[in-house]
Amino acid sequence: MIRTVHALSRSPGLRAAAPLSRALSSGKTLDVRSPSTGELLQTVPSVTAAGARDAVRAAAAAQSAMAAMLPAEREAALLRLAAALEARSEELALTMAREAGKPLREARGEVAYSLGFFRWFAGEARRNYGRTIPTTHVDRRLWTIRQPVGLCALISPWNFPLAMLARKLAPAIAAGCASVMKPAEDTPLTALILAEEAARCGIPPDAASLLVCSRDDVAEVGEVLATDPAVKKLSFTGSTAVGKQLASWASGTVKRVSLELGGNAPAVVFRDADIGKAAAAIVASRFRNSGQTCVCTNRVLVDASVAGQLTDAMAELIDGLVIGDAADERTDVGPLVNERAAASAASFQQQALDAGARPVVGGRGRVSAAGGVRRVGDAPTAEFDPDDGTTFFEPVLLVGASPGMRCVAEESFAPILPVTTFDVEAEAVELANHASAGLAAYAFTRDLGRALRMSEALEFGMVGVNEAVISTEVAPFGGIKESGTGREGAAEGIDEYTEVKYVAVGGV
Ligand SMILES: NC(=O)c1ccc[n+]([C@@H]2O[C@H](COP(=O)([O-])OP(=O)(O)OC[C@H]3O[C@@H](n4cnc5c(N)ncnc54)[C@H](O)[C@@H]3O)[C@@H](O)[C@H]2O)c1
Ligand SMILES: O=CCCC(=O)O
Repeated sequence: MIRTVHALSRSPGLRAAAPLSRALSSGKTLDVRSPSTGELLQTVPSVTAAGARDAVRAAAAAQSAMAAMLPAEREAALLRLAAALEARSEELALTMAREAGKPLREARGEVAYSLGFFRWFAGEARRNYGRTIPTTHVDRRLWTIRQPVGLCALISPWNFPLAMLARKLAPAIAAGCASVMKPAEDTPLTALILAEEAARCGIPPDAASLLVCSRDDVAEVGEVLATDPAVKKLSFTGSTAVGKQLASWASGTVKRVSLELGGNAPAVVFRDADIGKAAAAIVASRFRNSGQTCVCTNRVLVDASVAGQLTDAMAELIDGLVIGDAADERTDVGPLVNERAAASAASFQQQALDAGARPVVGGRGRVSAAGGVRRVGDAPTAEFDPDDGTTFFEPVLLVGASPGMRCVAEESFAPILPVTTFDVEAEAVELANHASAGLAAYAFTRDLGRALRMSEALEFGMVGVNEAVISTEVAPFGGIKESGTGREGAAEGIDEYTEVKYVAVGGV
């Protein structure tokens, strides 16, 4: 028997009486813990594969009612959802800070970014146009219509617990698709608030349900979502390895698949750039969300003649970054999301140091943050000593980095900024494109011709010129190569949730 379960808060400030998921007969629970202290924030019911199958059945039954909503009704539902989430902005931001370790100021930014998707796609619901096609026969008329693709499975990562679901759910609702959402196991609490508000925004019951599951069950639950024939589209944001696995499962029923996967963004700085502005943009891009953003600058490539100037400017800015608890307003860099992430960051740094990179600022690795907040450049104190047991990782600027180092060749997803030099533009392009990922890239130059050449030559889905934080709901977000397929946001975003049907009428 399907029933809606309410997850009750055990922690003040994490108010949630949310319809959690369907068919929780497993009786399992998931403990959600603070990334910085390990403190238990909340225990929520968790599903297994059987629960996922039930949720898919319930959502599939809601699909026809969802598709039957008028575009203006979907628009109104999305606007209601945006308003309801906006009213809970501070609660959402605090929840994200607590469960994901996202610094509070950034968490507030993520809430605003997410609302942008609901409002943008509210408009898109009314602009989901087909085309008339000039006819080929005098007695025939040709046109296309756009119809919802059908039930969607939406799987999201922990680093943007609200925005990555918003960027999928909003176009799904706009296009008339029911959805089953699956947030990451580290960050279900933000998603619960979203699901609670989605359930009362005016879409049919079960048209936007949420499945929370533990790490032990995620592969089986993922397999259900990627293989069940009732699911017509799978939209996944997360690591490249998991994306490849899900895509291969989804191929069995030829589902529509969108993949937003890992990046390895280069920031290429030319000798004609405004070095101060380039340094500020790169530091903001690298250290946002403590380095855990798919479009974070992962590596710097700089003309050797200005390398010292750029490094000095970046070092000064990194020195001033404030490390501390994510819920503290002063914090720039919070904890990494969990122990695995902190151990991985330490291993990326160690490999680079062993291979000859040199830290200009930072470099102590995992540091204790028990003593409140502190700037990277502050003199060490006992409270901030290196501490292998913590999830706080000191931002580090590494010079002498080379393409063979793991933190250059792979996405580190950590506050590590390696700097490599080049001599000529062609070499910079070759180094930048030397990656299996192709999500975002940045170039800094005041030469218009070079800016245009770089925007064309960089093999990435998104290029920022003299900017390194470029995401917005009005522009298409997505990657090429192993960074994925499909685009989210903008006019392109709704295409992913619609089928184009060609209609030919004869005997006119
Ligand atoms: N391109 C983008 O828009 C974008 C945005 C955010 C994050 N990312 C990428 O995501 C990665 C970090 O996120 P992550 O560590 O949460 O990724 P992840 O792949 O481990 O997890 C993402 C989601 O997949 C689920 N999952 C994990 N293992 C699974 C399995 N075997 N089968 C089915 N589902 C499974 C997780 O529970 C989570 O919901 C980084 O590589 C980052 O670049 C990409
Ligand atoms: O981590 C990836 C998403 C980041 C963004 O949308 O700017």
